[in-house]
Amino acid sequence: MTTYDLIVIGAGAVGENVADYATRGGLKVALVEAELVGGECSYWACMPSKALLMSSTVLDGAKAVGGAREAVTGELDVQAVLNRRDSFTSNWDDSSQAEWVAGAGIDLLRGHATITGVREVTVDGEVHTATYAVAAVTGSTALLPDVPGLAEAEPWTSREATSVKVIPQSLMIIGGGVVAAEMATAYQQLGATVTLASRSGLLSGQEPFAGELVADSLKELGVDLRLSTSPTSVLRTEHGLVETTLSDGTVVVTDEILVATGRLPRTDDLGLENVGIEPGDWLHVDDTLLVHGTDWLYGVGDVNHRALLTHQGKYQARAAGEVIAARALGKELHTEPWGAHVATADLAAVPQVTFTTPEVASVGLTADAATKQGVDVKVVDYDLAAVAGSSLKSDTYKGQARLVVDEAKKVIVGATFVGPEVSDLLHAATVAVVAEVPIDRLWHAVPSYPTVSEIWLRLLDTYGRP
Ligand SMILES: Cc1cc2nc3c(=O)[nH]c(=O)nc-3n(C[C@H](O)[C@H](O)[C@H](O)COP(=O)(O)OP(=O)(O)OC[C@H]3O[C@@H](n4cnc5c(N)ncnc54)[C@H](O)[C@@H]3O)c2cc1C
Ligand SMILES: NC(=O)c1ccc[n+]([C@@H]2O[C@H](COP(=O)([O-])OP(=O)(O)OC[C@H]3O[C@@H](n4cnc5c(N)ncnc54)[C@H](O)[C@@H]3O)[C@@H](O)[C@H]2O)c1
Repeated sequence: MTTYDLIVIGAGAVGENVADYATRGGLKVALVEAELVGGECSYWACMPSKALLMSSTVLDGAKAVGGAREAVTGELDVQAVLNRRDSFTSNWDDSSQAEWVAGAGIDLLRGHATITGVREVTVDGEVHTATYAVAAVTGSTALLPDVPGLAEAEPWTSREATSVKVIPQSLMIIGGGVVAAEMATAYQQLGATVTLASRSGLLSGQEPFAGELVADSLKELGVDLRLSTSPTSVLRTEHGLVETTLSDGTVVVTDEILVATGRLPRTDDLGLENVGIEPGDWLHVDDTLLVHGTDWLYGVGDVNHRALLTHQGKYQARAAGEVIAARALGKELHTEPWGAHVATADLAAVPQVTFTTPEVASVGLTADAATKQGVDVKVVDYDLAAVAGSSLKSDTYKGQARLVVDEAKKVIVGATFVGPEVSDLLHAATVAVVAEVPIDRLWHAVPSYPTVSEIWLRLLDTYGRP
């Protein structure tokens, strides 16, 4: 039996950061991993999915600019895209990440961890105890809806879609969220014929114009969009094809089917029942990431369902790692809103980029969500194409921007940009929302000419001078 100050279960991007920040805070930490150190984001999510998309994005960017367009005479090299994706996943070899863990002074325990008692974790039969805390950072897994025949058809989840070796000729995608929209964009551009069936519109938690612009572009790319539809049955035929019957009665036959209908918490086999917590549910935590009803178990990253994003999980990890160390060593706590030991931004300002064509970049509240929260909302819209910087960037620029202003406080509570490569516009909005920069002060933050950031000036102009 080994005793640590803290045992972190799950060495995804988030678990690594909890362990690192607690170690830097002075604790002796073990990090347990059942699969690859680096987790979903490095090997089956963010990095490979963005690598599958990036070459087409760059090619589209060049084709949208006269002079460069004429120089693009070849087709996308699909094998080169897959090879580049493989380099981003280090060919699914985690040795460099394991080296980083050792270098950070953290003990890596390989194996499946089970919580076998309060502050007690068993890894493949070996019992370890934690003097102060255990952090469950076990992430999430793909949700398979209960559709007759679906499980038997051996559908792809995001794991198969991001680690694909040969692009299928045709792909059925079920879902209309971020994974479905990004993978429809990637696969159609990599040469597959894609059909997408979603029971809602696309990107339903975003401003409505985001999903509409992405839907228009997917249709232009050739994706067969079936919105407000869901599968009623699925069959893998004896020839290996997949027949999907949709709620509108149509049948779509494809080589593969990808299910992208949301996530489930990885808490079903964690031993939570041994400490009186319901397994299989998301971990419910306070703003210091401490699981409700305990004084020793933390839930960080996807598993707590606050924001299923790598950057937001890592933000939580910085707070959790430090607060665990501070509590253990009796140091001063900073748990007031926006203090170092709480993840306040999870509730006020979560940034997200959807890497479709066009990209969707948003932070904070949509107009609808703000109104539902009782905010006195003023919505400011502007056509992103009508800015000098965007017309220089692309001869065919299409885009839209929106600010959601809290009229009582005169600050921005939400921002959305939709357009080619708008992802790097987002952080300025995140700073404005988090810092609650007064609108009249924003007039003094002058965007450079001629950049797409001049959209800020146009939006302020539309809102009106103070
Ligand atoms: C296709 C796709 C694309 C995405 N793209 C983006 C993106 O572009 N940007 C972004 O911000 N987010 C993106 N996300 C979301 C992002 O991947 C997750 O938010 C992030 O991976 C969560 O990190 P985590 O450390 O909480 O969990 P994970 O990365 O899932 O790590 C959990 C780790 O715990 C291990 N584990 C689980 N149970 C045990 C156990 N009992 N014992 C030992 N080890 C265990 C697992 O093996 C895993 O390595 C994407 C998600 C998907 C599916
Ligand atoms: N770029 C990024 O930041 C990025 C990329 C990918 C994933 N992610 C994260 O991963 C998480 C999971 O993404 P996701 O797209 O799997 O889930 P999601 O919850 O975002 O979307 C699920 C979609 O599936 C649809 N759906 C559900 N059941 C259905 C059914 N039976 N038939 C048809 N449609 C159905 C829903 O209407 C919804 O559109 C997200 O929360 C996101 O934060 C982030």
